[in-house]
Order: sequence, then C-alpha cells, then structure tokens
Amino acid sequence: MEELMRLDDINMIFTKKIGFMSKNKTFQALKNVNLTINKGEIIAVVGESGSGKTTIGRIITGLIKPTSGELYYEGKKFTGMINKKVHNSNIQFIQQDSYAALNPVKTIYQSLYAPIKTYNKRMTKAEIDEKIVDLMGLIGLIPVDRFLDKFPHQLSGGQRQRVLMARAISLNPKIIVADEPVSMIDVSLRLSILNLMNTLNKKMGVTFIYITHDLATARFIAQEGRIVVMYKGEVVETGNIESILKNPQHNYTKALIRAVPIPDPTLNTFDDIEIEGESY
Ligand SMILES: Nc1ncnc2c1ncn2[C@@H]1O[C@H](COP(=O)(O)OP(=O)(O)OP(=O)(O)O)[C@@H](O)[C@H]1O
Repeated sequence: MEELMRLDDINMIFTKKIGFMSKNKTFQALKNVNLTINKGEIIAVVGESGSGKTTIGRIITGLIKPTSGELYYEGKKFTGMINKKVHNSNIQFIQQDSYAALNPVKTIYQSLYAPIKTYNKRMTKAEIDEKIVDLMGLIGLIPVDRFLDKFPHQLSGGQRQRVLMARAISLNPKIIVADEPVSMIDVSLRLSILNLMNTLNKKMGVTFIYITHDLATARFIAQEGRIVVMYKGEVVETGNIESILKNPQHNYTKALIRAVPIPDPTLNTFDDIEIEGESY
C-alpha cells in the first residue's frame, strides 16, 4: 500500500483559562500518536468521548496544528491551512452536525457551487452546473431538481449529510475525514450513509477516516480496512478489525467489545432494517 499521510509522534496540548487571575490549566488531548494513512483505505478511529478522536481529525485536516510532532502528506511536511479561510482541498472534513455545516440562508445549489468555483476558477457556470448534477446523482439525491433550490432546514439529516458528502467530493479530495457523520441522523438511515462512504471509497479511491464512538458502525465500514482504537489521547490498538475483535490486546478494547453488541456484518443484520418513508 502506498503511504498518503503520516502522523509522526503527534502531541496536542490544549490550554484552558480557568477563571479570572487564575493559572492556565493544560490538558493533553493527544499523546505520542503515530499513524500511517495509506492511499484508498478506510480507517475507523474508535474511542469514547474525550479520547482525542476529533482532535486527530482536525490535525489531519490541517484545521489545528499539533503542539509537537510532524505530519507528512505525500512524503512532504504538511503545513495544514494555507490561511485561516482556505483549506487544503485535498483533505476534506465532514462534521457530525450537518445543519451547522451548511449556511442556512444558502440553497443547496449555492452551497455546492461556491467551493467548486473557488478551487476551479476557470470552470464556466455551465460546467459547474453539470458537475453539480453529476455529484447529486452520485450521492443519490435524485431527482436533482427537487433538491437544488431547497434550503438546509428543508432537508432531512440524512439528506444534509449527503449534501456534505457531495460538497466534500466536489473538490476531488484524497482524504475525507468524517467525524461521527451518522450519529445525529435517524438509525434507519445510517446504513445508507455508511454505504455511500463505501461506494465513494471504491468508485473514487478516496481515503476515508471514519471517526466514531460506535464499534458496530466501525466494523461495518472498515470490514476490509483498519481500526484505530483511542484511549485517553493515545492509540492503544490498530489493525484489521476482525482480528482485533477476535483477539483484543488492550484492556480498553476488551471493555469496548464487552460494552456493545456488535452485529456480525456477514450476517447482514442491517438488511432487516425497514427504511420507512424516504429512502435516504
Ligand atoms: N480547543 C480546545 N481547547 C481545550 N480543550 C480541548 C479543545 N479541543 C478539545 N479539547 C479537549 O481535548 C479532549 C479530547 O477532545 P476530542 O474532541 O478530540 O475528543 P473526542 O474523542 O472526539 O470526543 P467526542 O466524541 O466527545 O467528540 C477533550 O477532553 C476536550 O475537552
């Protein structure tokens, strides 16, 4: 496998100001994290709340800089954001709250159009419109005309997550970091979003970093990929998910497995879920 990004001994220390006149308090959110991300793979980062998953995601995307350690992207030192507004279009971040991620006063068409135009100055309006129609088809929001003039609040959570996927892939990224993308949407629609990530990974070769507290969805999405288990800011275990489930090494992983029922994906447990109403 070809290396795309490497996190080399990353530490992240946050400083919190506690009250007026009092001393700053520091908190180490990541401790000596080493991780290699390969081209085209799916990695599920699993851990409880506060274990540092989102912090890793924000560092990979270049939204924050680590306190120490180095990041390499395609073998070169990765400096993250070009400036505060312009992110590296190769690495996209999809957050949990799809409503907050979209501008409430812009239509879906406007939300998709702007980033494509920003990164492809030479594309004409007609070319961008064609690309938007293709993207909408790819992420399954059809008939396209039914959605383009809608505002975010007029869509369901699942539909908004699809729009975020479309916006992310519109820039032809190499990596998409999806931070709990299904935790705020209806259980019956989660599987379709997870499947969409799998499809985009297979069709476009996009590397997905799927961040979750939920081992079951991690297992579903990373069947052929890898899992990274985080505990208190450290990567405690990494490898093929089935091997880790069968033979967990770290006590936290053992506890995590005991705490949640994990449906076996080979039993197609999810297929039994009836999706009512909309099919996305
Ligand atoms: N900007 C910040 N300033 C101070 N502390 C922070 C900041 N960002 C994160 N933290 C702290 O770092 C720790 C790890 O946070 P992080 O969001 O990475 O965890 P997480 O595993 O993603 O948890 P969750 O699932 O709840 O989002 C938390 O204790 C959090 O309070």
